[in-house]
Amino acid sequence: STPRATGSLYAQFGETAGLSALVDSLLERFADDPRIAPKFANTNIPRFRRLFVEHLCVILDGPCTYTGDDMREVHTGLDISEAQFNAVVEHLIDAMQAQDIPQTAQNRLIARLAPMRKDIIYH
Ligand code: HEM
Repeated sequence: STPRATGSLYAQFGETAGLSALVDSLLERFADDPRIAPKFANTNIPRFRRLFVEHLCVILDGPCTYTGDDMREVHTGLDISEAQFNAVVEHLIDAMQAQDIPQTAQNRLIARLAPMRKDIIYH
């Protein structure tokens, strides 16, 4: 479905189909980025893809259930720097831009992800 500037936040991201396309675009950007790709060397990518879509869906108030682990647990020991966190956010913005997600909807997602920073960076 095509993202539109009206409807719920989840609808503005094109619902599950839109989120799946967004995450595919994000994964391509990660694979091409030497700051990010090595972190995913031992990751089951189809599983990550499914869980990341679920997680975004919940954050966007969509009708989904997140079945993965909590953010702090998942990222513990991955040694993720602030620069790597920022790089991921930039790739997300580029991916949303490429999918024509309305700007206000983009801003709302970023605002909801920002507080997770402390659970993801180094620990
Ligand atoms: C707000 C930012 C982020 C969010 C919302 C997020 C979300 C997620 C989610 C939902 C999963 C799957 C959870 C699970 O396996 O149970 C995951 C896994 C993962 N994330 Fe993140 N993440 C973020 C930032 C980052 C950053 C900056 C990096 C590294 C540069 C990163 C690296 C990873 C890796 C490597 C995995 C897979 C771990 C494994 O294979 O078990 N994440 N993330």
